[in-house]
Amino acid sequence: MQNPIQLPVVDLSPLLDYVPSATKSASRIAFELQNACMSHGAFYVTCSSFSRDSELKILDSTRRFFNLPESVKSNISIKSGGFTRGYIAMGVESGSHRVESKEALSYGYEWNPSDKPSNSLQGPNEWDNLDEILGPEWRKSLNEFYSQMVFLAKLLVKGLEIALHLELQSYCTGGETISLMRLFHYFPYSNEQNEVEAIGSSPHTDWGFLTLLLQPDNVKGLQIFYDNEWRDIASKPGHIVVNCGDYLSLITKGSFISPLHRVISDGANERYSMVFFYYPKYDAHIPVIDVRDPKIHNLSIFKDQKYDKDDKRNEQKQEMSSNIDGVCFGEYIARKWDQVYRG
Ligand SMILES: O=C(O)CCC(=O)C(=O)O
Ligand SMILES: [Fe+2]
Repeated sequence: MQNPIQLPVVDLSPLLDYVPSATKSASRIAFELQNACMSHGAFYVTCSSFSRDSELKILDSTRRFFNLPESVKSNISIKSGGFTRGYIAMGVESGSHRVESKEALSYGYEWNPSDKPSNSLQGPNEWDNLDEILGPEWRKSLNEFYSQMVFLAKLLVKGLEIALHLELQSYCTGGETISLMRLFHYFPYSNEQNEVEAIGSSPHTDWGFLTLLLQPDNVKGLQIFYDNEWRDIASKPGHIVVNCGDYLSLITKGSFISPLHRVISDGANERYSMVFFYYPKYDAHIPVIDVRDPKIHNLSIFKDQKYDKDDKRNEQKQEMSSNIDGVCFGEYIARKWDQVYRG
């Protein structure tokens, strides 16, 4: 392994029965969370509400989906970059000029098809006839996992509220209806003979509020850029990796770090991960801070991720950031998806 980083570990369990007269242990957890957000922007969490069994269950469901023939998976291919639910085949998405060596299934809140969505990021998931092929329990396990991640994200927000003496719920209420779960299957690659460079996931920061990530199969790949070098984030059974997103970094004026990270291949093994992107609510206002501020300057939310290497990048970046004023998070993110969609 490449010098795995020692990230803080926070046990969220004391927050489960938190009452406003703040128990000592809940306040201590809140303090640990705040420190972790400020020192690395990434940390591991455990919680008595989330077991190793839950992790293995979602790994099994993930593998079963990706093992299906391409013809079945492509029946539920995502239709566009904006409303991103469905299957994403190898090569269809990239956050840079590189080819990302992965396939993915993206889904979210189980929207009732008879309810009218109130914005462009809400709507039914793409399941097609997967219930028949994989059995109804399969979809149930995905939905259960989604609810578990929403629950933990809300618990984290509660912890951060205690720490910051700040009301954060108003940014998040309803965010679970536009948040996304993405199940990933990475293919090993080697760049020796590749004309276009391959990578698992291009270096980026996450756009939302918080990201919760599982890497249950113990294959290395996820790395964080820390102290000017790429460091592995080791897989730890029963632990969830959490990182702050750009939005959380913006509302804390950059004091919470939205860490740069990427996924690479060890050249031999396939890898699975389950990544929950917890977004603020659709109409959350994007705070505009000075875009030249080095603390927020490198956030992916302000970059055009199609052009991460050439000169055009700055031009594009300018264009994106000057377009923010008055634009709400959801509207902006719907546009951002078009930058990474190559279909
Ligand atoms: O799959 C992983 O471990 C991380 C993926 C990631 O960073 C992302 O999709 O934003
Ligand atoms: Fe990410």
